[in-house]
Amino acid sequence: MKKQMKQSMRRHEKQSAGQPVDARSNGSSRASSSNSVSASSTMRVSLAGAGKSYGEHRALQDINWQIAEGEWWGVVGANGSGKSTLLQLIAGTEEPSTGQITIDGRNIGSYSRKDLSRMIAVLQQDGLPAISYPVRDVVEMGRYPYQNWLGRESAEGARVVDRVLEELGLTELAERPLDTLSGGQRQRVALAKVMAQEPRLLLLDEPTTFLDIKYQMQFMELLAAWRQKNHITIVAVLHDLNLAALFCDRILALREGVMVGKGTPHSLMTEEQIRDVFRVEPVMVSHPSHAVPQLLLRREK
Ligand SMILES: Nc1ncnc2c1ncn2[C@@H]1O[C@H](COP(=O)(O)OP(=O)(O)OP(=O)(O)O)[C@@H](O)[C@H]1O
Repeated sequence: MKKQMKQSMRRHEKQSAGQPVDARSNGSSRASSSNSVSASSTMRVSLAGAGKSYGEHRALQDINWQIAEGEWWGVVGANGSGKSTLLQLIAGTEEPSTGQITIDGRNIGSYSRKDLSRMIAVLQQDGLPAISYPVRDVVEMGRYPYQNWLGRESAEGARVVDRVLEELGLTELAERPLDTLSGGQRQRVALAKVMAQEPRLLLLDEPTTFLDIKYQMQFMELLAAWRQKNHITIVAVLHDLNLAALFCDRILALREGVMVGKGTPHSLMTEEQIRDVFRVEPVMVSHPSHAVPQLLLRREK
């Protein structure tokens, strides 16, 4: 791979996944601790009074939240309500200004960067830059947390990459440069990369924003299948409430940095709550096939 490209990719990775580059590449070979973060294990995350301020601005206040093993949470709220900040706190890339965040009972700050990158993967809306890296190389980057300081890993890594490429229907595209793929295909590669990371907790920040409705559904179905197979925990910031109701077990709603509700889509997606959180006039209907709440919007005039 060209060195410049590799650096650009790693820079993007650092920004989007929030993991320091050093932490990913300095790992010793996949040691015993990696067993504790294998694809089949799960985790429990707890926030107690967690808050975050930027200067005088309180972006998040007093969040109390338990994320149980294997749950799929959707985080919703208007622009600027603190959703991304909340994900960053859980990813360990931002420290809370108040309160505590624990993973499996241990303060998140007590985990090393390498441990966190083995447990937690982050995928953002533009998961990968359009550069001329082959798909396989990009997916292999998901294995950084398991590589030794020479950048090598056991044969297990190659097997994981092959499996993930196949599961996501990317085998045929494996040698194609990323910048020749459509946005939807590229987001699928981004998902493959985080799957290769074998996280126990996946954090998604508006992952379907740039996808058309077919790719949105495909992306969410792939996530659902992966989650079911590997019992991972998912926390996804979603602007599309209908997608959230279709796929998430539970939803947490934020308004101006304050948690204003959490519960099942049925309990949370009521006209009153939607009006309160988003300041729109909603009409709620029940999905005829899936019996979950779906949102229609009403024009003001
Ligand atoms: N690094 C930062 N420095 C200063 N203020 C910040 C920083 N990050 C976020 N904020 C502020 O905190 C608030 C919450 O931002 P955040 O990005 O978490 O909201 P969001 O709900 O994800 O928004 P959106 O839906 O628009 O992406 C905003 O007012 C934002 O300007």
